[in-house]
Amino acid sequence: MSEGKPITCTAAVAYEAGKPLTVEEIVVDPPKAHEVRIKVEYTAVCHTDAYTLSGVDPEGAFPSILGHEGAGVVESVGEGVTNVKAGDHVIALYTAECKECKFCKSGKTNLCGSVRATQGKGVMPDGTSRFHNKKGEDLLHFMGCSTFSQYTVVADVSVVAIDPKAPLDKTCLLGCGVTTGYGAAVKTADVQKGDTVAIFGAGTVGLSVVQGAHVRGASKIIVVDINDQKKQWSLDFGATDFVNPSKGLKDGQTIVDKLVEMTDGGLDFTFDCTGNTDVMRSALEACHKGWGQSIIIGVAAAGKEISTRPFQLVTGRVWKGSAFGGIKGRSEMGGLVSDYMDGKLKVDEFITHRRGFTDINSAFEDLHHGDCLRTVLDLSK
Ligand SMILES: NC(=O)C1=CN([C@@H]2O[C@H](COP(=O)(O)OP(=O)(O)OC[C@H]3O[C@@H](n4cnc5c(N)ncnc54)[C@H](OP(=O)(O)O)[C@@H]3O)[C@@H](O)[C@H]2O)C=CC1
Ligand SMILES: N[C@@H](CCC(=O)N[C@@H](CSC=O)C(=O)NCC(=O)O)C(=O)O
Ligand SMILES: [Zn+2]
Ligand SMILES: [Zn+2]
Repeated sequence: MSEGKPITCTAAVAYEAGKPLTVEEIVVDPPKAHEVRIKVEYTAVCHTDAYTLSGVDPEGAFPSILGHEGAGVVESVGEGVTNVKAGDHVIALYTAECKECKFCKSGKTNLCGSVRATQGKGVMPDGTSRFHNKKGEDLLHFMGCSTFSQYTVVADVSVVAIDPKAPLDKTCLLGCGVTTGYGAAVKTADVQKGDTVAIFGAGTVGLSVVQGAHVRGASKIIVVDINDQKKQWSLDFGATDFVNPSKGLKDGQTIVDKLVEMTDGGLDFTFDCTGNTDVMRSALEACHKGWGQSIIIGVAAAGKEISTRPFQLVTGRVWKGSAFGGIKGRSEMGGLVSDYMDGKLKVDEFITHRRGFTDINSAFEDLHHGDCLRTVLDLSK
């Protein structure tokens, strides 16, 4: 029985920005009150993990244990935990849901205020860490999840139990990329039948927006990506058109001109899934005058800002953002898992690579190759 005792296990530690992760033994403390210790079975690597490791995340701090797209089994719970129990299959939630704070009660957002401040500092709600290396140094938590460890500790508001029949090597992707893109289409934008949609960036997030727009019956789903390798995937997930702005434009034509021409004046909805602030501007300006909405999903580096002529907004275009697809993790994850189990939500199709956990640095390299959507890591290997 490991309950109540520290566990020694393998983790991938980010000691320094821009350096490979160090795979080593660490010690994971038992969960305190309102905390949950999870045996992480599978985790994928999201672009945001690479972004933070690269050093451009204003909240990035080291040494830390990254990873936020993970699923596993509850090993033990601290005092006062009622929403999950040992043995439950769970997904870690980087967007907590306490159901009690001003945000949760507002009915207007999925953002929750309960643990966000400490989460951003890389510590548990009591201000301390549950991770230590063999030298006895504290290691920081990340996004309230830290799934790049065989065992992790999260706040009880940052975890949801799921159907134990759902395969954890697939449902880990619901911890971020698939849920984020799909939710941005069906919840944040609330795309309706017949709407026209453009998605900039065909990674897992962008292709999940495509999936959501397709499920809603959008009439035109245009994917914009600088890599032609993304065309077939885009069509497979439901895109009607693919444009590569580095070669698919006429002389003097901008991507905005091209999209406006393709849609008789602009799109009902556009989505940035690149994190590039120039792309964000194009996405806004490709929206239809009077009502087009552009949803920012991509995460931009420290110091980057968005700009456009205010006239773009005066004339009815709307700039919005979306975190975790607007999905409330504890209330709504069960529905997404059911949709997946019923064949209504594609998840398996995003898994292009599988690796053992100790090969995690290669998984970060995979991200930079056009043939990779998600690499799933098996924490037992
Ligand atoms: N708001 C939220 O809740 C979340 C935000 N994110 C963020 O969303 C973004 C997408 O994540 P993810 O899908 O994992 O990332 P990926 O890197 O897999 O996907 C991004 C895609 O955008 C393409 N791209 C890059 N530059 C351009 C450009 N100028 N024009 C068109 N396409 C371009 C990339 O091509 P190439 O591969 O050739 O570079 C790639 O295909 C990231 O910024 C990530 O940090 C992720 C999850 C949640
Ligand atoms: N730390 C960054 C911002 C990072 C960010 O915007 N994260 C997204 C999720 S990205 C997942 O892969 C998010 O949900 N943001 C909302 C939040 O509360 O963090 C910075 O400081 O700029
Ligand atoms: Zn992510
Ligand atoms: Zn809350």
